[in-house]
Amino acid sequence: MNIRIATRKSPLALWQANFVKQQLLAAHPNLTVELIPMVTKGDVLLDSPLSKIGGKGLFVKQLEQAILNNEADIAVHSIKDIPAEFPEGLMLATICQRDEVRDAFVSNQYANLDQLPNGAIVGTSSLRRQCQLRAKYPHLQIKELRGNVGTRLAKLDNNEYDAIILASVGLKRLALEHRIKQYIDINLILPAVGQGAIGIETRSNDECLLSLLAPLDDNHSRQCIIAERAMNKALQGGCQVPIACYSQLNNDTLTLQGFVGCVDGSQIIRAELKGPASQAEQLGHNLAKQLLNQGADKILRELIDE
Ligand SMILES: NCc1[nH]cc(CCC(=O)O)c1CC(=O)O
Repeated sequence: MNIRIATRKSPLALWQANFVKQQLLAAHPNLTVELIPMVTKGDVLLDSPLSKIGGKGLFVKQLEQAILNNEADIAVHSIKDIPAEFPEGLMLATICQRDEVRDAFVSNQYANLDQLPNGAIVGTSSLRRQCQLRAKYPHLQIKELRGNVGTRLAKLDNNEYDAIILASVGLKRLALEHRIKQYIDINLILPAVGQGAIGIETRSNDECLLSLLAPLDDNHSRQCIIAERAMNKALQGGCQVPIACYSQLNNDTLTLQGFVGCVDGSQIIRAELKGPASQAEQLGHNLAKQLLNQGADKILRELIDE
């Protein structure tokens, strides 16, 4: 049997698709696996901030369409990029073992965020990073930064920024870990929902494919990510709101940390919750409720009114 993997063409996306290919071949030596690389809207519209052009869904829609058109069998995504809801007939079949979750501080002159002087220019287009940076380091200037990992590093090296913030895991996968000056503590910048984990999307009714994918699923990571995604869904947080969530699993107990803020950093709402992993989804909902009660409802309402 041959399995066709729909993937974006960026080096990180290709790394992730190849990783899934190797895992599939290791579990089932008789398979053949083929990559179907595609350019998505999110890769083409590089001038506008993601939050203004329709959000993360831009990276996944074309890959989903390829599965629905039977041009591919599965799609490999960064779970961070997958919207809360799936199109009819598709599902998130597999959550692979999660890797490093923290954001990375990258700079050619400075060793960490604390060392940046007044007015230093920090590159990131993520509202989540912007908000948390502004709240803790109001003396910094934030400047938009898009493009794939290599493009972002090139812009830093071209002196357009004093420092940039990226997901550590992307640098690690591309053998660029040596560029990381500081792994940013999650108490400083809470990571994005699903950050550091790879997901596989496929047809919900394809029993054969689902059983081939089963060995790639990591139950520990699954519990954590189900809780995080449930929080995100309950908040209906698209790309317009700074939202973050990170959960850790210890001996069947999930510890969830959630965050909602406004982009200028003037408001930050954080909440923490513990509970049994068997209730991951409910815990995510409860965390969302807690955040809403602590004032996130007002932040979300104001955005809708704009
Ligand atoms: N925002 C784009 C994006 N989507 C997934 C990753 C990296 C992989 C991951 O976080 O799981 C990145 C790059 C980044 O945030 O620096």
